[in-house]
Amino acid sequence: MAAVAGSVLRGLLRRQLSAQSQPLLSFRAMSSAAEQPPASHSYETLKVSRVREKVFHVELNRPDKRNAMNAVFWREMVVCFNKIAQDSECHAVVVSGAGKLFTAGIDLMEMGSVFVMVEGDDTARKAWNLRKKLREYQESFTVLERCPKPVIAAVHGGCVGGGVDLISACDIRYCTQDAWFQIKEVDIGLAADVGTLQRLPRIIGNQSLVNELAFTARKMMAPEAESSGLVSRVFQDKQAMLEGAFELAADIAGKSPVAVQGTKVNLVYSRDHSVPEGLRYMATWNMSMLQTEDLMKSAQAALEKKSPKDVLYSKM
Ligand SMILES: CC/C=C\C=C\CC(=O)SCCNC(=O)CCNC(=O)[C@H](O)C(C)(C)COP(=O)(O)OP(=O)(O)OC[C@H]1O[C@@H](n2cnc3c(N)ncnc32)[C@H](O)[C@@H]1OP(=O)(O)O
Repeated sequence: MAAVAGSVLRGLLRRQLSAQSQPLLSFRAMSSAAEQPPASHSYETLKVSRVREKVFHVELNRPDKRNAMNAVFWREMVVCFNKIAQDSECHAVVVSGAGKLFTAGIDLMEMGSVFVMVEGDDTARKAWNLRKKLREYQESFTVLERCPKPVIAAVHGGCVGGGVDLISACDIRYCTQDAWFQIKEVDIGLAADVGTLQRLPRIIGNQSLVNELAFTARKMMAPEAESSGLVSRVFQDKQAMLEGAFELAADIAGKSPVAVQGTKVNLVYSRDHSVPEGLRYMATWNMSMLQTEDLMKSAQAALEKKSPKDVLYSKM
């Protein structure tokens, strides 16, 4: 069976290859060190750098305030990840926090002015405006999920309140052994409203544990985060974690972007739909995406016992 499939594929490849004026499979030149930071990304609360070929590193960058999420941050997240979604120079992203910990969550100094002093002539209009604001805040993390490039959260120290909302919208989570996670919202008098309650049960797959964490605001330490499935790897320290996250991102970024980004879009879609709906969406997706030249390039590399890392895929 495998031999027949191999010969069919070789025949197909021969036909494809002879139809091309250029060789289909061009091999990647080894890239050296990290390149310059991407010029279009200049922010007050985020720091964006290019750490490997086609890998961006986005750092929450208010270390003196423990990366508390102020109004500028919420806006900049949307701009940053919408740009990354469009940027063919980036195929995978690592998100981490600068300084002592990942993030202390929402900026408590600003919360009053943003959520209590809402404009509007009466209760209905105030409620309407508050709803609009909440939807905008939700968008700040939904952009992570909508960005077709895989996003890896790398958490060290504390990840409080809004931090859990943020990492729940990421595709992969790593942490250090000193990391802790806290759905802190009930302790400041609110129900978490920017994604934790919707996404976390689907990540952990244990509603009882999510409920316990959300009702009590107790800290979940790294070993429990790993055993419950919130994170997939725990590292000795931040440096080792970032190295691991960059390597993972580089591995992903080296594969066909048609395959990787299609995988992300369909995983997210399938999480929110039934199996028949997911399968229908997948078939519609791949009826165009299977026509990519990446498929033949990858198949040829596999037949020649080469790694996808050696194939030069067009950027996307
Ligand atoms: C639509 C709504 C959207 C999202 C809602 C999200 C809800 C939440 O995020 S709930 C969680 C809110 N956060 C907290 O309750 C955490 C408060 N902070 C702490 O408990 C501690 O700071 C710490 C995270 C445990 C870290 O402790 P430590 O390392 O000892 O640092 P500190 O000395 O406490 O702080 C240093 C510096 O940062 C300022 N800061 C810390 N957290 C916040 C914050 N959440 N908001 C604003 N500022 C914060 C702190 O005031 C210090 O500032 P100085 O100017 O140096 O005094």
